[in-house]
Amino acid sequence: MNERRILLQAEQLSKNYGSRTVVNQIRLKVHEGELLAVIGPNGAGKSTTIEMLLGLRRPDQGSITYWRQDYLAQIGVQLQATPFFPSLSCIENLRLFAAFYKTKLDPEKGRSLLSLCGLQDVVDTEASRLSGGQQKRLAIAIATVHDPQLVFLDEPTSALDPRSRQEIHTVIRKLAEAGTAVVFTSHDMEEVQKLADRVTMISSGSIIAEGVPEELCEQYQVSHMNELYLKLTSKEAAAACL
Ligand SMILES: Nc1ncnc2c1ncn2[C@@H]1O[C@H](COP(=O)(O)OP(=O)(O)OP(=O)(O)O)[C@@H](O)[C@H]1O
Repeated sequence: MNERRILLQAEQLSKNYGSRTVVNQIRLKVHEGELLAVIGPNGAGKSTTIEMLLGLRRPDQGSITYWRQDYLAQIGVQLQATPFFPSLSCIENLRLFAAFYKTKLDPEKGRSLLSLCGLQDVVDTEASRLSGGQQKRLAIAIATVHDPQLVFLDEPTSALDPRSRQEIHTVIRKLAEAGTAVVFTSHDMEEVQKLADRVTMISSGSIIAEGVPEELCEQYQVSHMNELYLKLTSKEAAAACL
């Protein structure tokens, strides 16, 4: 994995709100085609970090280097809020978002993208009529309509049933197989263990662990990411860092 091209490299990224440091000297790399999970407790600083990587928040310190100058045109984003127009159909939404990226959506390509996201049966259905899982998959289809090289998915499977979750895992894997790098956040360690090539674990704004899930479990002598998470985010572990 590490021989792959680096798409994004953040160094010593910090963000303060008033006197509070919510992101503290974070270093992070994303390689082409990799699945990177950013994990950590509520309020750890994951979203703030991702928002800085996307240019939505300005870091107080540190630098971010992207693989190309026009990187924004090559990045796709699914944030937690519903990103589409509820009264438009799936295909109409895709067409509209493609136009935002100044591209005309080829109807065949639109259908095949919806199919990749498991939405082949609801191509002409209004987005408002989709189930929660279908809406999340439409959000991913929209985030990838311009063939980005890097996609950020913020809790793509939260509040979904196991089958819908599974379907989103399939979509994410297919994206990575096609060479797209995917950075996702999740509180589901089962999912992280299954999907992620690498994880970055953040607690109280700092990185507390970073690496390949199996290697991290071995290093900390635990059998599963869930155990690792509980071990590294326990009160004792937090106190040891102070
Ligand atoms: N605009 C803001 N002003 C002040 N504090 C903020 C602001 N945005 C975020 N914070 C604080 O920064 C900290 C990190 O928030 P962030 O949303 O990055 O956490 P997170 O790891 O994404 O949490 P979650 O898993 O709950 O989504 C939190 O304590 C939050 O209250």
